[in-house]
Amino acid sequence: MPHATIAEQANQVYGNFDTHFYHGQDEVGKDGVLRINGKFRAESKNPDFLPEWDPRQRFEPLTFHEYKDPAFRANPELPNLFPKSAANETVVRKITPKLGSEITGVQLSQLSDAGKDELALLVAQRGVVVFREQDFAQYGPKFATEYGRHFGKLHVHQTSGAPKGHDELHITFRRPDRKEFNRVFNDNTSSVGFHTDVSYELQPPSYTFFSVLDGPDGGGDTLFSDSLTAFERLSPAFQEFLSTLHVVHSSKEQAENSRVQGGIQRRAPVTHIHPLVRYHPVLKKKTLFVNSSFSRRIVELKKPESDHLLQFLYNLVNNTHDLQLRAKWEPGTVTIWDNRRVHHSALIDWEQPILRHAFRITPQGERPIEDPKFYNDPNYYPSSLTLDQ
Ligand SMILES: O=C(O)CCC(=O)C(=O)O
Ligand SMILES: [Fe+2]
Repeated sequence: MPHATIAEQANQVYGNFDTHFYHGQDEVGKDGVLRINGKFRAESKNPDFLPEWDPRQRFEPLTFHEYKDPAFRANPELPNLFPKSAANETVVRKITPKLGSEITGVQLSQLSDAGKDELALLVAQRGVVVFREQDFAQYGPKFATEYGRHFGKLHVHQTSGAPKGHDELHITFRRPDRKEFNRVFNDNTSSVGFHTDVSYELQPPSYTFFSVLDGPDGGGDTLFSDSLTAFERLSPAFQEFLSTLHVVHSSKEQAENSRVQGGIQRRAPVTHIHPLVRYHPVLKKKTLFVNSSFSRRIVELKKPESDHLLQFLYNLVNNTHDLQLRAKWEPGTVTIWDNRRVHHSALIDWEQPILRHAFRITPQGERPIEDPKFYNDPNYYPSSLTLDQ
């Protein structure tokens, strides 16, 4: 009979499987910095992207800033992203009719600023775009962060490890070790944990870049679900009711999950209140902005009502296959998603000790709003809360 350790219990409350520093398995350097254990570091083909955790790092709370969405600058014909001269080499394929495109023949690293603006528009329109045969990672972490800055002010994660000197990169490093698999399945039947990234922040990410550097052959796919179509599936009366509601999102459980495994806390945990139905300023449509990893409570409802309604919405987004796609990774794949529109989940479906190493670039977007009149409004109500209030 398996017993959940304290760390596993913390994982379950949070319902998501980040990679953390693991006390007793990883290493503490003479400089006090926490690193992946040397045996696994040696197996990495991408040492520039290895994470480390510096327990002395402390970042100030994130504050409001105006978001300039690059999609608003884009030429809707996308001539810089898909130049006519390259038409024969470029293949664009829909993954599902409404969600996701897969593209070969466009080299992201070579895009002009106008091309990047068009990329943002395409990602908003398709929700998820999978780019094959990219040379992006070869340019290293500095290039990746500078590239990401075009799309917004980069987010620094409260607990995750980052390559030295590149705090804004978010690294996933699943060790080539059976313990990595056991950690997930010892007291669980599934690795699926749908979420939108860091929805607890005042300004959660917009266009999010993810690139798998090393991974299993045919596995470790990423699942995506479209919360825009999810909202459109609901009846008008129910849509109207949901549009009156707000949700508390919290980073406390994720922080606790890091702490119990011996990891770090770079910024104080936060809670923020966001509208349950979010207005997407580029698409001028509404999405369901609620997720099973970070949403905690519907402000306007009593707890049993809130629990019941949240479960219904999680089930809709997490388990409705005709809202979803499965992105497969190949060497050189870069996937970009609109974190305001889609939810995603990692999948841990390999059992052999195989390394999976990825990096994420996470530009912050606008503060979520239910009505366009609040767009970039610093005084938008309801106000945010901090945990100590
Ligand atoms: O590992 C994956 O496939 C996704 C990880 C994830 O959720 C993230 O980095 O935001
Ligand atoms: Fe994520």
